[in-house]
This record gives sequence, structure tokens and C-alpha cells, in this order.
Amino acid sequence: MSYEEGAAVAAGAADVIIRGQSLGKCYHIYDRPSHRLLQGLWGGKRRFYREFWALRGVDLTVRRGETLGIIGRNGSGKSTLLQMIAGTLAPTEGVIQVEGRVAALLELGSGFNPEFTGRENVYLNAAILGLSTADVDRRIERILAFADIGAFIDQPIRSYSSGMVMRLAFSVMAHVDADVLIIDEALAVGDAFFTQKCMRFLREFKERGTLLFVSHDDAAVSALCDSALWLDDGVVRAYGEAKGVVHKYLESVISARQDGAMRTTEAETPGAPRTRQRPLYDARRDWINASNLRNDVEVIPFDPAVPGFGELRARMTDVSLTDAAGNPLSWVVGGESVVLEVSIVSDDVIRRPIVGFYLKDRLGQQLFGDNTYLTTFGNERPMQPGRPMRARFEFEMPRLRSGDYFVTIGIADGDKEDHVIQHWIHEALTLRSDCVEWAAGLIGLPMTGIHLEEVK
Ligand SMILES: Nc1ncnc2c1ncn2[C@@H]1O[C@H](COP(=O)(O)OP(=O)(O)OP(=O)(O)O)[C@@H](O)[C@H]1O
Repeated sequence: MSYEEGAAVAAGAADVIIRGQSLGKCYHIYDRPSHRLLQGLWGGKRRFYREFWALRGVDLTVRRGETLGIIGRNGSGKSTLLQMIAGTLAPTEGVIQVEGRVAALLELGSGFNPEFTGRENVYLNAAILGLSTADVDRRIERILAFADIGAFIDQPIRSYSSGMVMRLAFSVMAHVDADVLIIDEALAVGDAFFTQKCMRFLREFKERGTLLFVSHDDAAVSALCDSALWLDDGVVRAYGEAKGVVHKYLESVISARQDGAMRTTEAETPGAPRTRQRPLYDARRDWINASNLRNDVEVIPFDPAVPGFGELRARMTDVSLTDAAGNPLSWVVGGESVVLEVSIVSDDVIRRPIVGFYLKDRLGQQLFGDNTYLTTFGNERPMQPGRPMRARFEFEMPRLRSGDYFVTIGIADGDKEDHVIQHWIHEALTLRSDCVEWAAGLIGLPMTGIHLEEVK
């Protein structure tokens, strides 16, 4: 879909909440400080500055309930556009109309007064967003619980770390009943557990509100957003369905990296000879593991005190990654065979136990997972009180981009359609990956063989 088509399709839809027409922002650039002074003296009679358009000719229409991703290189105009939508920056030309309450997390602590305490800033910030003191009184406990910064809340903000400022700012924003949320995902980097909490909140918010999400992470935009807008040097390069726009953006990034030496391939000719697939040992594995391509993954051990939920007639007592011999691992190398073990106890009969897991990245995207349902299908054994069980999932550890990952585990009683969650832990294990080089995709599947050869 072209930019014009994207804007036209969106504009035709009912329930428009944001409409921007021909938006532009021009800054005056003075090559020397003295030029600014001279400009003041000369007024409009002479020009001592250069014009720089940070944004120009942007049309945009966002419907209620839509999630729009804004992508683009550094300096492409993303913040400029979003500040206009948030109402903190006036456009030089064009018109922006926004319905309802907008809460934005664009610049860290921008709405906070450093001399006031966290608590005072909560009231101040919420008031700016239109909440009365009584409204905040009713929500303050929830705001503080979400931010989770403890006694610091009664200290001046200037004594906070940037992570604490982020937690508080996000928490206020999450509790003001905003119609539109604007988030720069780069700000949410840092504390991985809090990022998970934020992402869970954003997924829930998406169901009822309008979300504008700035991200450098193309996978996150594809996964979270309905539509995307790609800005490049202040102008829109593509606008429309998220996956299509992200695809074009990536194509351009890769093409630029390869100095434009890229062509699009045609579909394979029918009947052309194909390489036969046979399971082969990947001889590169030893080489990869001995080089800087090696992907080390630290396993942060299971903490039995970590919060979970469920009926709790059965619960997990331990979760670990082990080698084939059952030895718990504190480090794994991407590509190695591992076993995910979940130990369970119950104090009641669990008629049909099912144990499942998935691996999530820091944005909460589910990368892969599985469960015991099909393995036990037709041969279900009730779990008896006082007789512990253990679920084992054997797989090859995929290579993981640098960052934190989480293993979510669920235990249920029932079948695939109809079951009751017994115990669910969002972050049962944390995997901390360190990876210097990255090939492609969300995860790197260990290849059993890669070949390039002449077909005889
Ligand atoms: N006050 C200003 N005066 C002059 N130029 C500015 C000003 N604010 C922003 N710019 C310029 O406008 C351009 C767009 O900036 P903007 O912050 O919107 O980009 P961005 O896409 O959000 O970048 P990033 O991803 O690095 O946050 C940049 O070239 C920036 O240097």
C-alpha cells in the first residue's frame, strides 16, 4: 500500500481519533551564536539562519483502538511528529487534531519537577493530564504498586536513577485512563522485568485504547501494531499495514548496508533441480562455538518465591534447564541440546495435568513453546497428592540475540479447550543472552547443515 493509499484507507474509516494534515516543523539553524543576535537586531529585514525541516508534508489518520508503529532511523522525525500529537510541540505548518486524553512517554522525566518528591510529581503529572486530586487519591496505591520504587516515592525526583524515573512516569501514564498512549520503546529498555510488566499492560491497553509506539525494533512493530508509518529525513516513505511497511523499511536498511547492490529474485523455475535434504551434522558448530559467533546464555535460577497465580491445587516447586544427564545448567551455549525440567507437587488429585511453557523476549513476544497435552493424550494419569511429578521438554537451544528472555510456565488441570490453571508463572526462568554477531530472525535455529555446492 502506498502512503497516499494508506492515509486514504485510514481516513475513510469511522471513529478517527487523530488526524494530521500536511504537518511540518521547521527549525532555524544559526551557524554562529552571533547570528541569532543579529537576527534579533535586523528583524525580518535580513535572514541569518538556514531553514531545516525536521518534518514535512505528513498526513496521518488514526482510528480509535488502532495501534500505530512509527519507525525510522535516528533523526528521521519520529519524536517531532509524536510531540505534535502529544501537544507539546506546535507544527510550523499543517493541522493536527486529537480527540480525548493523550498521555505520552517520549522524553524521560520531561513532565517531572526534579525538586518535588515522586508522590508530589504523581499528583502534578496527573493534574496536567486532567485528573483531580480526588481522582489521584483513589488511584495512588495502584500507581505506587505498579512503579514499585518503595520508600523513594517520598524523596525528590533528582535523587532517582533513570530507571526509577521511567517506572514512575510509566505508572502514572498507565493509570490516567488515557484514550491515546504514546510510547517511545527505547525508554523501556533497562530493567527487563519492568519492561515485561509494561508490555503486558500495553497488550491489555491495546484492546481498548489507541497506541502510538515508536520503536527501532522491527519485529516488535510487526508483532504489536496494526499499521506503521515509516519516516525518513522528515518525510513519510511508507504508511499502511504494519508488516508491509516494516518489510519495505528493512529492505531499504539492508540495501543501504549493501551499498544498493541488491536485486529482487523471481520465483524458482518449476522443474529446476533441487538439493536433496539429508540430516547432517553441522560441522560449523565447533567452529562457531570456538569463535566470537558463540552465543552464551546465562540461566538465572528459578526463585520459588516469584509471584504466580492459579488455583494452586498443584504448583511448581522447581524449574531448571539441564543437560541430557539431568545436571542443572547455569550457562547454555546456543545450539546445545538442553532439557527444560518442571517439578510439580499437588495437595489434591489433579485429574488431567497439563504442563506447558513458552519462551518470550523482553517485549513479551512468544518465540516458541510446547506442552505435554498430546504426549499424554489417551493415557492421562491423575496426579495424586504427595506424589511429585516432573515434566521434561527436550530441545536444542536456539541462538538468541543479546538480551533477556523469559520462560513462562503453566500447569493446568483439564484438556486443551477446557482446563483450569493451577499455577502460572510469567517469568519462571530468565535467560540472559550474550551474542556478538547475529544472522537473522527473532531466534536462530540451530541448523543441521548448510551447504553451497554445484549440482552435478
Ligand atoms: N530544537 C531543534 N532544533 C533544531 N533541530 C532539531 C531540534 N529538535 C530536533 N531537531 C532535528 O530534527 C530532526 C528530527 O529529530 P527527531 O528527534 O524528531 O528524530 P527521531 O526520529 O525521533 O530521532 P531518534 O530516533 O534519534 O529519537 C533531527 O535531525 C534533529 O536533529
